[in-house]
Amino acid sequence: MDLDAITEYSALHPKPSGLILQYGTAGFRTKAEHLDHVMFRMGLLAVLRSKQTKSTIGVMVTASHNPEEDNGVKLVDPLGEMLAPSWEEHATCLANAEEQDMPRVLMDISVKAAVNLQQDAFIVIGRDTRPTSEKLSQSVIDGVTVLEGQFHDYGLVTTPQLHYMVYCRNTSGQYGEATLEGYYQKLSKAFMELTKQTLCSEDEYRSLKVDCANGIGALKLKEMEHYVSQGLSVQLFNDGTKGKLNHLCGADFVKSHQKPPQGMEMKSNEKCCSFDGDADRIVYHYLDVDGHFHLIDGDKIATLISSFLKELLLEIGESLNIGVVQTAYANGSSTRYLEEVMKVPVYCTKTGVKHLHHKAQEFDIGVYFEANGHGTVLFSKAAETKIRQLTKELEDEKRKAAAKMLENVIDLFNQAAGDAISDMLVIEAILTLKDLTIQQWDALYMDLPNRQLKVKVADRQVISTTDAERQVVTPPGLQEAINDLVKKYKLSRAFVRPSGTEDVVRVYAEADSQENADSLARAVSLAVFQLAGGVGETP
Ligand SMILES: CC(=O)N[C@H]1[C@@H](OP(=O)(O)O)O[C@H](CO)[C@@H](O)[C@@H]1O
Ligand SMILES: [Mg+2]
Repeated sequence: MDLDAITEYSALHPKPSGLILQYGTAGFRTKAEHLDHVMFRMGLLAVLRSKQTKSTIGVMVTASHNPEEDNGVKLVDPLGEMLAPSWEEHATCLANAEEQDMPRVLMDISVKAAVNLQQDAFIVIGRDTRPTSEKLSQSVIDGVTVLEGQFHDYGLVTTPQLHYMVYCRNTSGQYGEATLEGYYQKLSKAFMELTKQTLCSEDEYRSLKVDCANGIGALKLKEMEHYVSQGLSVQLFNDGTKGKLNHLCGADFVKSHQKPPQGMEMKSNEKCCSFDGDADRIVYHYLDVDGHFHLIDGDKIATLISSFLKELLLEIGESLNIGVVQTAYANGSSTRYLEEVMKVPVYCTKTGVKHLHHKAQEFDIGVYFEANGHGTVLFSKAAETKIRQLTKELEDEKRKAAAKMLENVIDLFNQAAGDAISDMLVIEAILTLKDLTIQQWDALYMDLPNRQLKVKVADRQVISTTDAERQVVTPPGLQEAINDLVKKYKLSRAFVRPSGTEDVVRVYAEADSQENADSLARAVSLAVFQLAGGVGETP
């Protein structure tokens, strides 16, 4: 390691002294102007991680659904998954080291993690459409270069596309070809195969309106459109040509405000969906004939997908196990429906896809979705091999066709990360195959009315939780207060946790009516404010 060169280059990306940032739920995220040093240092860290794992590592520059002024960065581990927790700590230490200490901290990490510095390193880089992303990704490249790492800059890509590239490169192309063309080819081939029988029928032409949050999803969907145009006609809105990124549109806005995005023409009963700013989340929605807005979130997506997979498994007669993984934010009705009606086991993990992804890996088929629409389906190696084998061996035509469908579903899902484009194609294929309208899908179960609020406190870390974040441990008295409030309402549930991406405490409540859910959420917010050091206006 050439410490002099590192010191010299680091001075070109100086850390504002005293600034402390945390590698949170989804990497570093804050105002873009505070991130130059973090980007340079994540370039350095990615090289160490690449040397240590002897694999290609990804660096994605994005702040997903955050406002346009923000930016962020996260590292992608060898199989396209989120960075390992011990390296999140290294990332936090390196990002927060004062300028003069940085080279030493870097050395310490390489010693602690037993990095062989002689090993080659290869980094792939991607970025979203934020005005600051190009310059910041250049700072990542500076970090990679000063440690003599090799790199490939994919430029503008969605977050899941970068995860896909990392996965492809570390499996010698077995997962797919590590190019955008390879990604489009793989997904569109699986989609067209899945839906080809239905195209011959007199099915109405399948069309979908997509709110792209004025983000990268618009560019990439435009590139992909012609590959699938025979099976699906998409109409893009909020494509970034006029509106501001994530402003009053996109999956996060639609989910948290429970209302339609601006900038999208919605006629009654038309099937619509929204991506988030880096296209790793998707939610569906429509207006009914009375003009009421209906949201179909990640929970209902997980339900549609798992019921489809369960039917296919039944048809091929294989006893592969399916598990559904959710977080505490999953609507109570969805959990009940999955467990009681569909009879599939449901598990709850902490918020953040890395936790869900990890749990989903325990099953032959692990379906995971956050309520906000971030998720995918993982197939174990054994399950995948079995299914591919059955497509060749089965003689019964019906069973063979079901196995072929499953095989295409495996290829259509992005196994590295939740992916709005891939999930959209899976959902469209299922709706077509099952001849379901968006209203019929929505009618699977009724969501319990719910409300999410945010509370400002002096230090959100005073709140600690257990039981997959459903119970508060500290500060003392807060859980008891929540319990007392919950008892006052029917079908009610509430929990609070510190956000990993914003400086707030999140409050979630559900109850038998919207009025009650709102009132419970307000009462719990007040308890947080009073018992956990609220600042500013009383909720
Ligand atoms: C309630 C909620 O939607 N929380 C989101 C949000 O995390 P917080 O830790 O709640 O800020 O951003 C994460 C990253 O995108 C996402 O994984 C998670 O689901
Ligand atoms: Mg996102």
